[in-house]
Amino acid sequence: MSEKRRTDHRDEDVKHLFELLNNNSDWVWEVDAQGRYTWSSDVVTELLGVPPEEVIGKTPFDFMPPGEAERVAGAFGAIVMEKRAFSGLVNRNQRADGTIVVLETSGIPLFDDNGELCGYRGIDRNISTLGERVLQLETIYETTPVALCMIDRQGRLVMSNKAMAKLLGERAPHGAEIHFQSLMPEYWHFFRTDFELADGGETLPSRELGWFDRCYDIQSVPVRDAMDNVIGLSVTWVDITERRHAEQKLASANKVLQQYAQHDHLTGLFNRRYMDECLVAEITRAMQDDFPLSVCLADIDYFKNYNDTHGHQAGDDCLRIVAKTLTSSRLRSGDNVSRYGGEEFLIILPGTDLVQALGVAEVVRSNINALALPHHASPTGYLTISIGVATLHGKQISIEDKPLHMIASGLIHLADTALYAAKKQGRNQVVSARDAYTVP
Ligand SMILES: Nc1nc2c(ncn2[C@@H]2O[C@H](COP(=O)(O)OP(=O)(O)OP(=O)(O)O)[C@@H](O)[C@H]2O)c(=O)[nH]1
Repeated sequence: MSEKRRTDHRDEDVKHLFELLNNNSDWVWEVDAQGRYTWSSDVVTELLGVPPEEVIGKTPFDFMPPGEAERVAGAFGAIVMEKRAFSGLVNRNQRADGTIVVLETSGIPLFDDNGELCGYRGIDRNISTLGERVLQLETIYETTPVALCMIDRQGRLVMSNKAMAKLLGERAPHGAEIHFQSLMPEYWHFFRTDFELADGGETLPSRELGWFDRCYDIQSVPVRDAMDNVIGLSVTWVDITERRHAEQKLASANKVLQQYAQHDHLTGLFNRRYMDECLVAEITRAMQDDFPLSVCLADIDYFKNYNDTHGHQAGDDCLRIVAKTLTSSRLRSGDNVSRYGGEEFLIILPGTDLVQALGVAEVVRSNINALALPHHASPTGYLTISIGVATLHGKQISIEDKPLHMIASGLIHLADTALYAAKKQGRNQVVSARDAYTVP
């Protein structure tokens, strides 16, 4: 081949090479050891909106928004330190018209004759379409009001959003390396367990934890690498402090409501509704355990006259005094006293037979007498009560015989009949139902 033909061929190759470099989608460049562009293909005009000559002498970071420049400079600095090739370094750049272009950068190190690093040669590819999507997702991640973070297997906080930064506050200063072992030593075992569960392919449970004065519902999701290994946990933190406070308030409001629903406001004793439920429960127990169960129905004598003579307010006070006397009349802990009606009181005595119940009723009656509360409209001149007593023997009935509430009302009816007899026979006395309650 003649010299001229060889020169023509070389010129053809160079022309071809330049066409290749300048007419494709990738920007080819070279930088020196300080990261300054020393050569740029024409594609830069398309990517950054500036001609190649405007790039020469500048660094890649000159085309990035401030925060991004620092981030990428940090990543690139580490690569330069190791003098290694790199690929897939995603970075955001600001074009001459102000718009953002997302580039993916790859490069190989260049060495001089002495083996010293003298620069890098590489390519930038426009991945804005994918990058925009990444940016959108990043924005959503960053600005969602739910606190999100990623923890690696060593317990390091490797990613977090704004809400998470707020949650951690001064306990995890921005930029410092955060270890969950030291940040939340009492909960690190939760995350360790989550890693173990994720490794075993199991679903991770949600957990509730209290940290300082807040309460969080947290849920971890495994983050995997391309080989499907679990490399981290993506953790969602939902602040449920207000919900817990509301639940506590609701629980105490319910307690107050229950107190109202079960108690008589005047005397503080249990009310009739509660006592009816209680009686059914005690009958069930008496039947199961084969114990006797007695009830005493006590009624203040001539109470209408008392009200008429001493006044309604004094009548109320009198009811309170009687209630206090009943509850302090050496009753056992399982016994229950209630205000069953206007001036009527019911005492339920579980595990108590008729003889024992008559004894209790007599103590109650004499304690009321001992008060010596003046009652000017009573023949005795002081306050007295009459009591009817009825007893149920667990053995005598079975649940098939009658519904429980009918057994209960039957027992009350029997005590009421005995009370009526006590009134008839002159008041201020205890009378038992003639026979213990038996199923008809
Ligand atoms: N002060 C007051 N009186 C009440 C209350 N509840 C019911 N009473 C009164 O209790 C009285 C009960 O009267 P009666 O059922 O006729 O019975 P009594 O006068 O006690 O006569 P005996 O039971 O036959 O001795 C009525 O006057 C009711 O108004 C209350 O909460 N406060």
